[in-house]
Amino acid sequence: MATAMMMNSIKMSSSTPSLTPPSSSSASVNLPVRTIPGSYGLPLIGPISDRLDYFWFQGPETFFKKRMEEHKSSVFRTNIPPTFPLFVGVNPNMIAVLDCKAFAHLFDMDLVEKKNILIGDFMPSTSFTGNMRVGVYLDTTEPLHSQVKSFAAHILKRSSSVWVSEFISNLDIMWGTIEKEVKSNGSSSFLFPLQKCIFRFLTKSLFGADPMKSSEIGDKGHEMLDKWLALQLLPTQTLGVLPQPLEEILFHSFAYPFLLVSGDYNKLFEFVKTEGKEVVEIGMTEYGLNQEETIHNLLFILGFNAFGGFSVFLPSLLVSLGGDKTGLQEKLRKEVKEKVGSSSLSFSLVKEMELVNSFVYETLRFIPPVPFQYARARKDFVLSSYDSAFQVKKGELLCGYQPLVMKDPKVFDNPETFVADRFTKEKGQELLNYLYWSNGPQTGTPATSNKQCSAKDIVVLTASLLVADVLTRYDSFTVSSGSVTAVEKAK
Ligand code: HEM
Repeated sequence: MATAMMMNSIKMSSSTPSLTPPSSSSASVNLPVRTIPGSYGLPLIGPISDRLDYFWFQGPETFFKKRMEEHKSSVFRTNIPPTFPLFVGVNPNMIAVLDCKAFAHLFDMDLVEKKNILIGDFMPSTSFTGNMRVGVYLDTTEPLHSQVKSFAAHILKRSSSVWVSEFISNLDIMWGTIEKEVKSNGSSSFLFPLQKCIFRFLTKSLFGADPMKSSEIGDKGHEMLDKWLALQLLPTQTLGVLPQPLEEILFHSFAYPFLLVSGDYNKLFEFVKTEGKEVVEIGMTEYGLNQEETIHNLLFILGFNAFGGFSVFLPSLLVSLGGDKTGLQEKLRKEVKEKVGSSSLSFSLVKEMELVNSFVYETLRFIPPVPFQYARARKDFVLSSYDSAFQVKKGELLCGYQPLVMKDPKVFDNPETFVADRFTKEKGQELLNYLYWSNGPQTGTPATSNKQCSAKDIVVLTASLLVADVLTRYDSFTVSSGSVTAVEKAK
């Protein structure tokens, strides 16, 4: 449904908005300080009623939109599941922040902390990560965060010499599989071949570990990570795979135990320990991590951050490219062919493709791969939106919902429309200050002092590379309902 809406609205436009820079520090001067609207309702009843609206009666997007309209405010109090009865000790009370200016407070590490709140107040059991809190759950004030984040930057830099070639050679395999299936069945659901490609290229480039050294890991590694991810995320996700109330009862009422995936996780652990030993050694000797910390952090970066992120983002990109009926594909292909000429694809070449990069940025804006970001007030502070300021108390949890924040009409012109060239030219460059998919502005720099995604730039380049690869490979490429339905090889 969302995909169909997106594809219907893909169009080209040269219009750009006038901007009011959202910065948490330009905060409250001269703005009236209001009480934050909304309430958490009666104990137990309020959280349950919000939970049912969120998962069942409304769904996340309508849930937030309705409350924003009702309170006439993009900042308000609400409950966000998981909650009662079996999530004892999880506090669903949060302050939703739904515009670019209010959301920017989530990046200000003087005002907020990020301890254990990757997916809200609910934190999956640490048994999923070797009984330890891996980097993404650590606040910037915890010394281990710096060690892990610097290590992540190191492995990314180290992988840069093979990243492109590994990606392209795994894409070759993936497209081979898809082409065969389209020929024999008329269509090919590309998610699993794409995930296999992502898993294999990431393990090789990030860890130097060849997944084909173990036929089980090479063939099934992506499925192992899928299950490990699903068990951690289930209590927070709207799936729509079972009719209600079954989904509520079976998926949102209790946390599933690690035991169900421990066998697979241990195999992945042993694989990284053996095949990625050079990288493991770097973590231990250069970043002061012990062997267990190094491997569990590597597995989290691989499985949750990188594989999880790409598995959500790259399909959106292919759907929006292959579903286009506006002539955008031809415009993108023209740019790609002009820039590539007879050269091989490289990051330096895709950096020059202004429209391709803009298309990638717009996909990140239109369907942010990680919809939620959370942050807890480190101290009392005043949070400002455009026309009001709000007193936030130390310890309160802020919940930013990117799909609405990235449609902020004060920043993005025609926010509900997919505008492929939105991020081109000077105005487009300015808009990158408001593109937040990486938990920071696209113009920001990931550092040990913040919680911005370490791979902020390489994710965009990799996505642009995928677009350029498809467009040089095929003269026509069609996706419908999540499957590739036609490909015409480039002449
Ligand atoms: C499309 C792919 C990706 C997406 C959508 C994505 C998104 C994100 C987001 C939203 C966060 C912030 C989470 C939070 O604290 O709220 C994050 C953090 C992080 N990401 Fe990515 N990411 C992607 C790929 C990668 C890759 C390839 C790496 C490989 C190194 C990576 C490494 C990290 C690390 C280490 C952090 C934690 C930063 C910190 O603790 O300071 N990510 N990512």
